[in-house]
Amino acid sequence: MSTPILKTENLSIGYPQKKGNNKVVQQQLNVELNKGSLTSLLGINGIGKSTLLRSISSNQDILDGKVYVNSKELKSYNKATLATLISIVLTEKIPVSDLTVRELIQIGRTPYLNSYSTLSEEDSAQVDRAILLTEITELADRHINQLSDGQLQRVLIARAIAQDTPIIILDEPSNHLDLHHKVALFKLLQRLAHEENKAILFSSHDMDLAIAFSDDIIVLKKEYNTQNKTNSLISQGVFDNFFEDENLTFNREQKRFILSSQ
Ligand SMILES: Nc1ncnc2c1ncn2[C@@H]1O[C@H](COP(=O)(O)OP(=O)(O)OP(=O)(O)O)[C@@H](O)[C@H]1O
Repeated sequence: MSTPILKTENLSIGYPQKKGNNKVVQQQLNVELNKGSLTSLLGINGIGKSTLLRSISSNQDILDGKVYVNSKELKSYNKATLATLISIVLTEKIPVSDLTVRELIQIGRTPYLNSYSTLSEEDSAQVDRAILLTEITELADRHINQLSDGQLQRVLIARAIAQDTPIIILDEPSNHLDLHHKVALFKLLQRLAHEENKAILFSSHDMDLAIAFSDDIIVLKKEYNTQNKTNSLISQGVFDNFFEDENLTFNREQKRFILSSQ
């Protein structure tokens, strides 16, 4: 097994409080991302998924432990270098602007621009490719404030693809998407991981789809957190009592959650 491109060591994540004691959201996190692997991050509302994604991408301070990227501590990287290693799609609303879709995606190329900030042929080719892969050709000249939430979500994913980093981190990328576009997104993420050797981590509440498409899963629970190959987690029974609801059970053969009649 090759060295993970990103790994955490006894990581604690959370929020400093005014009184001085920290609000610890998750601790003892030992997770890793590998090139060529699609990893999902699963857990119930409020368990710490966004906090973890922000913490391992330098968008939030960690409380304790270590995060390594390419065996070097995350905190030792400058912003410009990090932008060539990690692209991130967070859930925060983007500021209102009159940029077109293509212009927003071009921002993904910022880490590579020359001192004149002009796009090279390679930059333009990467932007075109990201537009094609995310199936948003018909949106390219629209203004971003004229997009639906689902369309905007695909545009932000295109910007991350245009950034062309070895690590891609996405917070709930399937939110706002209809079923066709959810499946298209998961297929695209799987293809980017498998065919272009990216290390991709995404959080999701689309559990069945995430389980169907992910190579690896990080599970956050109140009592513990774990990471393993998808099929190993299924046979360990990690999903059997995932939700505290007797009508919502996991079928290991079908690899999906079943809602029984009440
Ligand atoms: N700025 C903040 N200050 C203090 N606590 C916060 C802050 N932001 C989030 N939290 C808390 O941290 C915990 C984890 O939140 P987080 O957003 O990481 O969860 P999540 O798993 O992404 O949830 P969801 O699935 O609902 O998006 C929650 O209890 C939340 O209330």
